[in-house]
Amino acid sequence: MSMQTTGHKKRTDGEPLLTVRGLKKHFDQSSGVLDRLVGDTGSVRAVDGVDLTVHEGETLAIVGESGCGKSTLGRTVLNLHDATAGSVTYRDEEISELSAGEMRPYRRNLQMIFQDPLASLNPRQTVGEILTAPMEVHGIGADGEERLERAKELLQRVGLKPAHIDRYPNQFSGGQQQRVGIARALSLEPDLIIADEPVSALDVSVQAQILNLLDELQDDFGLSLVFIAHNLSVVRHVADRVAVMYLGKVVETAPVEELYDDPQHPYTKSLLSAVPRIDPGDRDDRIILEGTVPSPLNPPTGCRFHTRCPMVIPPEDWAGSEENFRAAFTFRNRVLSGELDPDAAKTRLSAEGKNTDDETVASYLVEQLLPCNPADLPPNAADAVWEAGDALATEQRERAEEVVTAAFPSPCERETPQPVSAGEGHVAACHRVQAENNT
Ligand SMILES: Nc1ncnc2c1ncn2[C@@H]1O[C@H](COP(=O)(O)OP(=O)(O)OP(=O)(O)O)[C@@H](O)[C@H]1O
Repeated sequence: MSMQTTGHKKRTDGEPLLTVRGLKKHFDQSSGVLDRLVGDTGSVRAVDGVDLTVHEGETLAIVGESGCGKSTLGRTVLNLHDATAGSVTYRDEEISELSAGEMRPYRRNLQMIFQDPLASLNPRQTVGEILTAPMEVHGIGADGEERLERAKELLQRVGLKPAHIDRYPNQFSGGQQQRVGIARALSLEPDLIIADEPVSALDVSVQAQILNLLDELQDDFGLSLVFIAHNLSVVRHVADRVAVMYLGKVVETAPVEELYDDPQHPYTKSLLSAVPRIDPGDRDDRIILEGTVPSPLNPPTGCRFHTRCPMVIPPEDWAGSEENFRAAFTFRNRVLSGELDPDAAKTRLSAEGKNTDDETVASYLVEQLLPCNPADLPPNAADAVWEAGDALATEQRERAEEVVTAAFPSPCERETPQPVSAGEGHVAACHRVQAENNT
C-alpha cells in the first residue's frame, strides 16, 4: 500500500527515555500439576532476549510477521505482562518489577493505543466519560468541569468535534474510534505511547490520516512513539528508527532510511522485498521465504531464521556452490519438519497410476523435497539425499533425520548470532554480517 503522509522530520538524537535490556516474556503452556509431573512444562518464548532503546521525541517502529512477539513486547515493556527476565528502565527507574500499585504513577506517562479501537473503548461510556475517567484517576484537572473542557479540547486536537463528547463509541466510524483512543492516551499527557498496529484495522483511505495525526501530535506534545506494525510499508513515513523482530528476537535495528537503503539481515531483506514499489520493474526481486514461521514453543537453535534463510551459510568443507548448499539445506529442513510422509506420497503415486514400491516412493520424495536435481549436488551430498529418501520411504523417519542433520550442517544452526554494528545506529544479528565485520 502506498501511503501519502505529511513530511516527517527524523528525530533520533534525544536522550534515552526507555531502555530495554535482555527482556523475556515466556508463557507457561503446562496446564496443571499432571503436566508438570510428566515434565511437560513447555513455554511459548514470545519475547526472548530483546534489547531496545527509545529516545525522547523519536518514533521507533517494531516490525515483524504475525506471532513474532511484537504485542507481547509492547505489553511487557509497559509492565502489563510480568517480564520473565530482563529490565525496562524508564528515566533511570527500573519499572519491570514494580507491582500494579507501584506502577500507577508511571502509567500516566506510558500509554498504549490498540489495533481494534472499538474493543478497547467501553461501549457503555460516552466519549466524555472515556476521556475524563483516567484524568480523574490521575488527578488531572481541578474538577469535573475542567476535565470536560480538556476532553473537548482533546477531541478537537484529534480531529473530532467538541459536540461528540456525549456520543458512544459505536456511533463513530473506525477511524473516528481510533481518534478517540488517541485522545484518551493523550489525556494523561504521556511521554511515550506504544501504538500496537493502530491503523491495521482501518480502511486504507483512513490509515494515512491517522498516521499523519500521530506524527503531528508527536511534535506538538513532544512524545516518543513506539509504533508496532506487521509490514514495512506503513512505517517508512512515520518511523525514525526501525527494529525488525523474528520469533521473539530483534534481528536488526537501524535508522529508517538506512534500513530501506542498506538492509543487512536476510529477514529484513525479505520483508522489504514484499513492500509494493512504484516502479513495476522492481517487482521481480520479491524474496519468497521457505516454509512458515516455526513455533515459539520450540524455536530453532542458533539463528532462529536459519530454517527459512535464503542466505544460510554452508559449512567450511562444502564442496559445491552456495546455491547447491541452500537446496540441500532446504531438503534437510523439509525432512526435519515432516513436510511429506510416505503415505501421502503413495496416495499421490497411486492416483497417478504409478508404482508404489519403495524405490519409486523414495524418488518421488526426493523430487518433491529437494529444490534442485540431485545430480547437481557434490557426490557425497547426493548420496546423503538418496539415503534419506530411502529411509523415509521405508518408514525410518529418525534415520532420515539423522542423515540430513549430519550431512548438511550450517554454522547458522549451531551458534546464536550476536548483534554487530553495520553502521551508525545500525545493528544486525546475522552470522554473515558478523563474518563480514571480522574480515
Ligand atoms: N497470553 C498468552 N498465552 C500464551 N501464548 C501467548 C499469549 N499471548 C501471546 N502468546 C503467543 O506468543 C507469541 C507472540 O504473540 P504476539 O501477539 O506477541 O505476536 P505479534 O507479533 O504481536 O502477532 P500479531 O501481529 O498477530 O498480533 C504467539 O505465538 C502467541 O500465540
